[in-house]
Amino acid sequence: MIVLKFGGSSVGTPERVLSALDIIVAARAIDNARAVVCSAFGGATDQLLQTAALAAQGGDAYKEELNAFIQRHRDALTALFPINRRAEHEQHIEHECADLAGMLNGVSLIRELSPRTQDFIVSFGERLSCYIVAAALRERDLAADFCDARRLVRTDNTFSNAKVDFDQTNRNIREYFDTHTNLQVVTGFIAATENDETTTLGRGGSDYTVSIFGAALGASEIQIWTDVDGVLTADPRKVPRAFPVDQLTYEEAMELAHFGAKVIYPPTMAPAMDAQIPLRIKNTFRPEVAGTVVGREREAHTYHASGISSIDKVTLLQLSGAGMIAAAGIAGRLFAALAAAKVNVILISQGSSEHSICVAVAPADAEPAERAINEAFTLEIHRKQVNPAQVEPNKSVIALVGEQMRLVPGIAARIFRTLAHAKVNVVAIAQGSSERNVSFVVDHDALPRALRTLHDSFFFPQERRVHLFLLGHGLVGGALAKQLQERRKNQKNNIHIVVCGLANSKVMTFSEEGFDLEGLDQALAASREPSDLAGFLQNVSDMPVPHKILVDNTATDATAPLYLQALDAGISVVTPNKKANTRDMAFYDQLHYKSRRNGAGFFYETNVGAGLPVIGPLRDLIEAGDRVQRIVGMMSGTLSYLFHTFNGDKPFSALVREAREAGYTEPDPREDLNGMDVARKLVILAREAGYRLALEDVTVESLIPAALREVAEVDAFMNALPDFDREWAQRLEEARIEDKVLRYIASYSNGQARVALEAVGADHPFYATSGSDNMFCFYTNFYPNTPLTIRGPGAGAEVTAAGVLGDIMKAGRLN
Ligand SMILES: NC(=O)C1=CN([C@@H]2O[C@H](COP(=O)(O)OP(=O)(O)OC[C@H]3O[C@@H](n4cnc5c(N)ncnc54)[C@H](O)[C@@H]3O)[C@@H](O)[C@H]2O)C=CC1
Ligand SMILES: N[C@@H](CC=O)C(=O)O
Repeated sequence: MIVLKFGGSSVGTPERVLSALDIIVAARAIDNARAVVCSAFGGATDQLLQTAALAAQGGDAYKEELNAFIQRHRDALTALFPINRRAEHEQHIEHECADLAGMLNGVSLIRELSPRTQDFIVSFGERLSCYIVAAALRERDLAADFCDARRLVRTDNTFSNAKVDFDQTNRNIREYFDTHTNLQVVTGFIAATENDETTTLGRGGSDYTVSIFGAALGASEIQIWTDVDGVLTADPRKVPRAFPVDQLTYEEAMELAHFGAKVIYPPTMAPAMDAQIPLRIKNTFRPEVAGTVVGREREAHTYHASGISSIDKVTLLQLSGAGMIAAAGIAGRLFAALAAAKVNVILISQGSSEHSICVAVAPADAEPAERAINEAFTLEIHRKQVNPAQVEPNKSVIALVGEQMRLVPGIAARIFRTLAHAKVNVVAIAQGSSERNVSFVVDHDALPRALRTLHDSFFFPQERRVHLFLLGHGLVGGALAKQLQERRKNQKNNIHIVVCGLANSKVMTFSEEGFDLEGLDQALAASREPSDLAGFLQNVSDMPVPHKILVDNTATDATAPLYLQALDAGISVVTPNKKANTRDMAFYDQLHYKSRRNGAGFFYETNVGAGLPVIGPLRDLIEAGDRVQRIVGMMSGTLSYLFHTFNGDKPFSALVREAREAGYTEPDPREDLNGMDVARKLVILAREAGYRLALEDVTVESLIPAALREVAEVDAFMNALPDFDREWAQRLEEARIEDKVLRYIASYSNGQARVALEAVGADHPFYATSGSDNMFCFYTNFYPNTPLTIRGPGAGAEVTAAGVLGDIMKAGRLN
């Protein structure tokens, strides 16, 4: 036998009442339901309270609200009953409402609303809703009676929050149900004193009623039907990935409820808990979902935690001072003072040094709490033995709750490691020895990020969600977008990539849930938000998602300062853009220091050799104790392509166009032709090898004809380039005469750095290379004679994007 309860949201409209009726009919047939407790129609209690408050001001202003209340119940009759069977119910409603109107008239005349009168007025909400539900069940041929709980639930006369007389109430309920075998539709929330004065049961009143009836009748289950799928792992408004928990113990449910999970109000569980009756929370609008069962025990589940809840805003108060150490009675005086000021303490934390005690209170209690503490310790403060109460507003409390956290080592470590990675500062910590609840205080601003990170860590431990913010959507950016789509189809590891931000030089756009990877181009095209680097980073910082990576696929130098800010905020940076790494040494040092200090990744493998692994192997060598003596390389895909293909068949200028079309060149191909792109790569490699080389230290041979160096526009430059084809043909011929080929070579040794075009013969290692090949030779202590050599295609959007994706994976695993 079971008992059920439908809250206001489940009987908010006639359509919802119909869904509830279906559930009740099935529960009667299948589970032998004996009692159904209903709340007032959604919002009706508030409407009555408002009406009563208006009436107490005198005059007729309350009548509009009253009429709306009455009309709502008339409308329900119209929707639920055929016209020929409505009259009896209409009469009942009109009769009840006449009583209500009379009472409100009295309040208006005497302009006084006592708690007792208020309880009587709000009782009409449940009295009318339950009457209608019972009649509608009979309309479906189910033998159901309206049951006014005031006949059975006896309380004291603490109006609006009455205390139940369980002996009398249980006796009444059992006797009544012995003689009433029909299904009883019981008014929630309302009760009566022994003198038949109407009372109400306070917050969560209808849950309390069903718990009382379930316990009195010895039900096998108490079902609470509401508008959510059960108790969720977290508040879904703050954690979109929250999902319903199958089972909770009473204690877990209470811990979660205390910290904000509003589905059950703990005191209402007491009768069910005492009688050890399981409570099942179900969704009226999705009855097929199993819901959450709250009981004495629960089966072990795969997660260590059962839920995460939080209190949005609290204020911390700290009492500290050397005079507190080893002084007995300090805590007693502190809490006595707070109790006397009627301050409810939400969380307490004291370190074993006894130097300070910290309490969290509701913001409204902060001022009285501060005053109470300072008054209680006036003398000690005067003698400078303790400091005046230190108040820290704008904090939030988070609680991770779970029966299975008990006796499991590493839970606290995981919590705080996760928070550290998300750059969440923990201000205070409290854990009771039950180990069922670890609570801690964070800055209010960090709350959404902290909740989501923790939720992912404890409820999606097998998966890492990495949030990307993509700056630049050109050749490399576009190829990366396609590779992200492909990767999702063939995903092999546990890193789940979510793209939350996108920008090119014109517009930017953001999505907290993540863009559809197939629709990145369209998302950007649809955006009207002008692009702006500072605004982009602000959005990245503000978005409350964990594991963020800024990916810079632009070629601009203007993004470099952003890296510093991102790394400071614990956001990893991945980039093929060489500009930041080739700024002055002081900037370079800061960049790398911030990455190390903040544990945020800075990955730039594609700065050199595009998708080829060059920086990684070089770093491994150095970490193994090797020392680079000399670097020689062909480091430009563009220049390799030009000189590998330039054989006299096509003019040099046509090959430059081909390299550009193949996506080998920089957005401005003059960056390749003037040698600066190669110079940057050499600087990056030398710095990686531990040498403090600046861009200005590199001797650079530019391949741009002197006459074209002042040309402003790329197109004008490209159009003028054919004028110099004859000079290039001549240079090629000169090399050929000596049986040599042209190669653009970078070299570094003994502090000397040079990039230049050279003619090399058949004995040179770069003689027989081809296509866009890059070749890097590292002469080191471990490889003194035959250099460690890395060779392969060194440019192209596809290979570069693949390298960027590889770096994203590394950053994703890291943070
Ligand atoms: N193409 C290749 O083979 C390789 C390229 N790289 C590097 O990859 C980077 C990207 O190259 P491409 O894709 O070829 O360039 P691209 O010119 O095709 O794309 C650059 C993108 O950045 C955007 N952008 C420019 N300034 C911006 C700003 N201030 N804010 C937001 N967006 C901005 C542009 O609108 C465009 O979407 C460059 O740094 C390049 O050196 C590195 C290795 C190889
Ligand atoms: N333009 C560059 C691209 C890679 O950095 C090149 O040609 O190598």
